Amino acid sequence: STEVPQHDWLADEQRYDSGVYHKHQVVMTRAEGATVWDSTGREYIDCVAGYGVANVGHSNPEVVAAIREQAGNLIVMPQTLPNDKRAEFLKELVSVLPAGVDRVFLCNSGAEAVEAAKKFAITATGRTKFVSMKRGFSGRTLGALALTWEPKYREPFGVAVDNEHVSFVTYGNIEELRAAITDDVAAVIMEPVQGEGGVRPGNAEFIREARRLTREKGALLIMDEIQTGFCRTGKMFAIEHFCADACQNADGIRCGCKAAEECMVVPDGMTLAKAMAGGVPVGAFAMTAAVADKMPAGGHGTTFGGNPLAMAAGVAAIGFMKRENLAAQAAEKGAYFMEKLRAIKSSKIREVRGMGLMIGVELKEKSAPYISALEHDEAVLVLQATPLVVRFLPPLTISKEQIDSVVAAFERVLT
Ligand SMILES: CC(=O)N[C@@H](CCCNCc1c(COP(=O)(O)O)cnc(C)c1O)C(=O)O
Repeated sequence: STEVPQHDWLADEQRYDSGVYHKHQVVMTRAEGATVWDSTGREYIDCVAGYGVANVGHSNPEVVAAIREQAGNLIVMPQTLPNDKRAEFLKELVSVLPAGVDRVFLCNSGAEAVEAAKKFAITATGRTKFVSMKRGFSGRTLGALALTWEPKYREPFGVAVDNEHVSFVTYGNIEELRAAITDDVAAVIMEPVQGEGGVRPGNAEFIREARRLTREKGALLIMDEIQTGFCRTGKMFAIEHFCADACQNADGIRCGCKAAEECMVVPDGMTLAKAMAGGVPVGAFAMTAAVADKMPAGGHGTTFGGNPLAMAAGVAAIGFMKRENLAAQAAEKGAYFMEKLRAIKSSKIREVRGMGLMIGVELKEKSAPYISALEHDEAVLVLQATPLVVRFLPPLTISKEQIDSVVAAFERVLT
């Protein structure tokens, strides 16, 4: 192809885009594994991964092959017409979900999964109030936005964001949680590790108490694993870190050693998206039969949900995660990554925290300049997560050498 000067693509995207995004002055054209190339051929190590989407690596060959084959067969099929790939995906997904969480509403993004979760919780309980977490993030659509803490995301939309039916509690504060779960609460929703809120791992006591209190009050517990799910934190799902130790076995929560109603953390529903289909847009609200069966027939829907293309990609992605034991890789590489980050001698670092390859470094000053320096001077892509935190969400297939390069680059920009 003729080398179109980079500025044309950039100019066009900036000219015609809605304007909501701060556009970096680059044009990304190719990626593979944990490497991204821009239109000038510059090579970056990627710790953005599409905001935690490319867990199996950019353009994972198995996912690409599945997409190629399915695209030539069948891309479009609505969910009123059953499809072989959709059936295969549902079975594969349920095979890695906690026992009993085995009914799935398929959609196309995280926010859509949260919207579905709210509607299923309302019909399951006959209640309309929700409890969410301070610093929590549930998405940008109006229903999900009401559960999202950050005021600057909600304020521009005023009363269209239904704050009346949502109370926010301090993440980890059991007293506040207990007080918030009143008899009109349909569900408590939380992330096992808060992502956008600054990479803040939850704790077993809080999550188990949330499970106990919601059961006691007839409310649902909904775990938002949109960012933490699919091996990101070192387990297939982050809630597996918080199982009662006695329950732990090789595959964590799936042991099913206790009946679901006794298990100390198994939620009534889980919102899923991001990495689930290897990068192809997909979302899901996975729930128990007790929740699913209370939704009136035809009570929700989506045109693209469960489309054969995303389903084929998802079957390949989950198969890759299981076969490559990607969760164990994330656990091992994450421990290595955090150890190397903690070894950096810099007075600018307040704390290194995270779980698996979901890592945040809280600085004593704004992180934006360092994030920018990493991109421009070091060709390393990282994210922010609240003004002081540098967030690393690499593909879980990142190599140790690439981790070493990222840490060395981070050390250089901090000095
Ligand atoms: C640049 C950009 O678009 N950023 C997104 C990043 C969102 C990343 N998180 C998505 C998310 C969502 C929403 O998921 P989605 O609609 O963006 O697919 C729900 N729950 C949790 C725990 C999540 O982490 C945003 O600012 O809305």
